[in-house]
Amino acid sequence: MKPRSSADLFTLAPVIPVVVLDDAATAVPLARALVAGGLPAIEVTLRTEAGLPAIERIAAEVPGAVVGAGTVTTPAQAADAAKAGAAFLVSPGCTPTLREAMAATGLPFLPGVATASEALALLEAGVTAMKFFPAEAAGGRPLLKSLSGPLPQARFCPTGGITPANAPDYLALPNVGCVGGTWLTPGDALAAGDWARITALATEAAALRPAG
Ligand SMILES: O=C(O)C(=O)C[C@H](O)[C@H](O)COP(=O)(O)O
Repeated sequence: MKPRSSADLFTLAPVIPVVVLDDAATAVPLARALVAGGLPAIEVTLRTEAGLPAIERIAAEVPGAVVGAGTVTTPAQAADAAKAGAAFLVSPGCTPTLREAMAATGLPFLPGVATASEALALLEAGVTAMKFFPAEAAGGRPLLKSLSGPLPQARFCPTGGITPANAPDYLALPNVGCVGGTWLTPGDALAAGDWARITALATEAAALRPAG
């Protein structure tokens, strides 16, 4: 299912794997391994040159995947990611310029925030689904819990320092839609093409909460 709204991204799975690829050739088997484990939404960061071609390949060759672009920091990257076939966009922080560029693609997006003022600026613009980054460093679960009082309409995907151990506590918060993290795609498993290990990690993560 392609997400139509940003809130739809929260319904696909409890975890969005954040993927940093050095070689776009690994993108398709990696995406298949994650989907096989029950994690269809995949955020491929634009931190590496391989990011855009990886998005292109996954979008074209893995029908069960919902591939998005992460680390979107400029309007040009938002447009490029949309052109490559991204189904959603994620940014580590946000400015009005970046928000407008992401909105202009027509794709669902999760702009990054770390404070009440940043969340308020997005709420003023009608954006209620956000990435909370860097989650652990910025205050973690206590900060999110504190925001749920005054800003109950804001919902978050905490990312940055999330692990299988702390993910359940985040997912238990009323203002957390899903969490994100890189732990599903360890560098050594990627290098070795150990797709079975990645499917096993995805399966564990998918069980953190029933989808929907
Ligand atoms: O580049 C970005 O915009 C990001 O998306 C940053 C990632 O969310 C974090 O790097 C997650 O990393 P872990 O803490 O290893 O799970």
